[in-house]
Amino acid sequence: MLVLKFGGTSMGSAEAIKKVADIVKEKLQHESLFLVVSAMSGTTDLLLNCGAKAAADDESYKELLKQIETRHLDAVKALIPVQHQSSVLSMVKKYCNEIEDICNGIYLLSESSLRTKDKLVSYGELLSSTIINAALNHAGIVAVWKDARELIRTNANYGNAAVDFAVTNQQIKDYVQQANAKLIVVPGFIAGNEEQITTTLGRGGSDYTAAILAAAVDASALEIWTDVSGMMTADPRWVANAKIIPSISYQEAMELSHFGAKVIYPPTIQPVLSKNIPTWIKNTFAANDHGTVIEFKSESSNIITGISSINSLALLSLEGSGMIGIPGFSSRLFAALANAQINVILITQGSSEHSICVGVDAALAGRAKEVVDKAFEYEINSDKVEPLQIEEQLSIVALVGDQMRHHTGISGRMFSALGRNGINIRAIAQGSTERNISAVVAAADVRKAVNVLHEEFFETTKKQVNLFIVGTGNVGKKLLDQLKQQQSFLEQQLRLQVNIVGLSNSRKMLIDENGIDLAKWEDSLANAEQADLQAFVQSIIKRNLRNSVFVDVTANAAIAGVYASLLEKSIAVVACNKVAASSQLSNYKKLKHLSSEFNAPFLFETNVGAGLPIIGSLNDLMRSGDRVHKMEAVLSGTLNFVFNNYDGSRPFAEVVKQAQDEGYTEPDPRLDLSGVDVMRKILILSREAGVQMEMEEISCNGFLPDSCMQGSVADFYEAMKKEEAHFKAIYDKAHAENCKLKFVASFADGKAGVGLQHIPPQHDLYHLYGKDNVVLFYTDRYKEQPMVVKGAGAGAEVTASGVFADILRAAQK
Ligand SMILES: NC(=O)C1=CN([C@@H]2O[C@H](COP(=O)(O)OP(=O)(O)OC[C@H]3O[C@@H](n4cnc5c(N)ncnc54)[C@H](O)[C@@H]3O)[C@@H](O)[C@H]2O)C=CC1
Ligand SMILES: N[C@@H](CC=O)C(=O)O
Repeated sequence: MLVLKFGGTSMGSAEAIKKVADIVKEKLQHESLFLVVSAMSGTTDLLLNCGAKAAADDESYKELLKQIETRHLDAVKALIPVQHQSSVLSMVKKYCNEIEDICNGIYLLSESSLRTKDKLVSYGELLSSTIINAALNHAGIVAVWKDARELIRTNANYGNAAVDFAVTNQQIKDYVQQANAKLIVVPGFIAGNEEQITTTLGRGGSDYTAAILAAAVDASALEIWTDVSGMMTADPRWVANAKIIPSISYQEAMELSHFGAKVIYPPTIQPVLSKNIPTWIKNTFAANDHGTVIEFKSESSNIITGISSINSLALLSLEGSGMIGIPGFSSRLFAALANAQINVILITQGSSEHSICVGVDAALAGRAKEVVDKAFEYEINSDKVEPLQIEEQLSIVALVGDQMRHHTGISGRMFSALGRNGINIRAIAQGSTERNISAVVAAADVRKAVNVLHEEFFETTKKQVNLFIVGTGNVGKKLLDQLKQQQSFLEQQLRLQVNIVGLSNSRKMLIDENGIDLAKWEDSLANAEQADLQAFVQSIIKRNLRNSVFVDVTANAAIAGVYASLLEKSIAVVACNKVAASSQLSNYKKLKHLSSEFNAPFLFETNVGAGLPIIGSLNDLMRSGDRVHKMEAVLSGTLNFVFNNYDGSRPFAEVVKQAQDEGYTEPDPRLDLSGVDVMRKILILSREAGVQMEMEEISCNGFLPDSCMQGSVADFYEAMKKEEAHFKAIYDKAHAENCKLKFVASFADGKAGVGLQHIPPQHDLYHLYGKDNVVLFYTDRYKEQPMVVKGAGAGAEVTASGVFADILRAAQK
């Protein structure tokens, strides 16, 4: 015999019920069946709501009654031709009248006991099973209906009654033998006590009904039909890449369903486990999908079977010196909680015995404090124990898998993956079966934690990186082009799924967790909401997505001002904006410190030499123990371009404009021409070389007349035109000495300076063309011949590719 159970969604409409009938018909060809059904979806809640309203003297319960009646009558009308409807319609009406009588009674008495509620909700399954029984018979499938209250015997614990298996098993066997039917339809969830009073098996109890029947008749299998194609590796509403688990052990299924996987009602497992009956989770709406089979031993070789979570947790901590070495404290704590009907979800105790910590449903935390403080009143008053401490807004995230016990390092991987993503672990518990490792985390982090762990254990082939990019100018546009071009390469070759979740410029901002389509980002951004930096940042923090990277492609100080708030949330920062790294030393150090404390990369390779590997090379030297004595460099692409192209044959201002048009200058080119941009760069290099330096300590031998630094950028160009003779004289002087003009940055003996120099042909810096940059590092190891990094040092394309490389570094942390 096979037992099939169909849940509320499978019974939710006439359409769905027709699918159920098809499945039943197919199964009947092979075996006789028990068919257990839940109430039509939403009906149990409606019934409870009716009762609650009636008890609260709210007459609107009558409207809800009408809704219940209408949906069941409609189902009958849709399933059965009019000439055959009368008997089932009158049955439905009879049940609905009884529901009304009960509710009227509740209304008159203004109260409803658990026993009354059980009676009231039982009509959900009575109605649905009556309707499907009639529909099957009408479709030529001979079915007999049997009241579960006559099969399943429980105690009188209304609302969640305990099954008397001895009586129940006998009643079921006797009935099956006597009925000798191919198909028996049974309402799920409901049962009867010794006095034939209706009881219920707890919410979700229809699964349990089916499991009890299956165990009693030694069924060949139990099939639980629902609206998903099996148990999943994680909640699919949270984890887009969650997968169906094809095979799982009873123990794993129990752990997962206890930990919130709602596919199966936890008590269901015990009866089928005791008889080793394979239990399938199948999808009514995709009947050919494989589903999940729950068996004695899983067929899977995965170490982790699933990741689950429990929300609304409170941690209760009992602490005190009086607890050490004295037996009985824990048992008194648990007794106090048990007597108050407070279920303990998680327990941890350090070997110091100084404290014990338990997790309970947050809704019961207040009550728990009352009863525990009362139980330890004497110890609290004599300062041996502190009053119970409660911490709320917590959740549990758990790894589940039978195979964990055979593998070392799983908890290490779990905790370091959470740590890398800035998720703080408040408490840990692992049973000696090693089937479950649970970590308590902030409720705000639980979704991220589930995703991080899913990625760590199930998506080893693909990692998702979530980017928030600010700045869509010269460099930003190129970066978006490059990301678009490389998206599929990254996915296929690096197994990296780059998701651009946020995009902003000074006018607009756009956030889309599913990823902004890079083929049309310009239109999407143009039609998005008005930019608001604080709202953008808060949205990044609130979303708390794993592997988040904030990318600053602006030159704006306000944007640089938000890095700290992101780093301290473990969000990586990649910047080509130089403002932060060249700000006050205290701020630079703070950002570096936050980056290391919160394990969030802060990368700014493009701050010096655009896409050239200058900062990275310097970092490598320093990390390997080298020391920098001297640096000599040309670090302005703009100035190198200008002095390489200016010879007086066309105005200096025109050459500067060309540099700007070709994308080498800062958004404000005066920063380049004044030498400030180069000062920033040598400052950053000095700091990265381990020197504590401020911008004010750098000397600058500039060449720009003060008149050029007044007013706007347009005024600057006008002023340069007027100063043409000044620029020509500078050029002529160098030319007369057979020298080239180079704006040189140098660092030696802990001091740095920048300025225009005449460079003779034999000098290392002489052969530097176009917009190129060069840095010569003289170190302990590179004494006579410096380490040289040279190449294009400005331009949107190369800068974007440097930012891109930093993003990949941040993603692969
Ligand atoms: N061009 C180059 O060769 C190199 C540039 N960089 C750096 O790249 C950065 C960007 O340069 P470009 O793209 O040329 O500048 P740009 O002026 O073309 O673009 C700047 C972008 O930042 C946005 N923005 C400015 N303030 C904002 C705010 N408060 N909120 C949101 N968005 C804001 C603007 O709307 C614009 O989209 C600069 O910091 C520059 O120093 C670094 C290395 C080389
Ligand atoms: N404006 C800068 C660009 C890179 O930082 C330059 O000209 O070098």
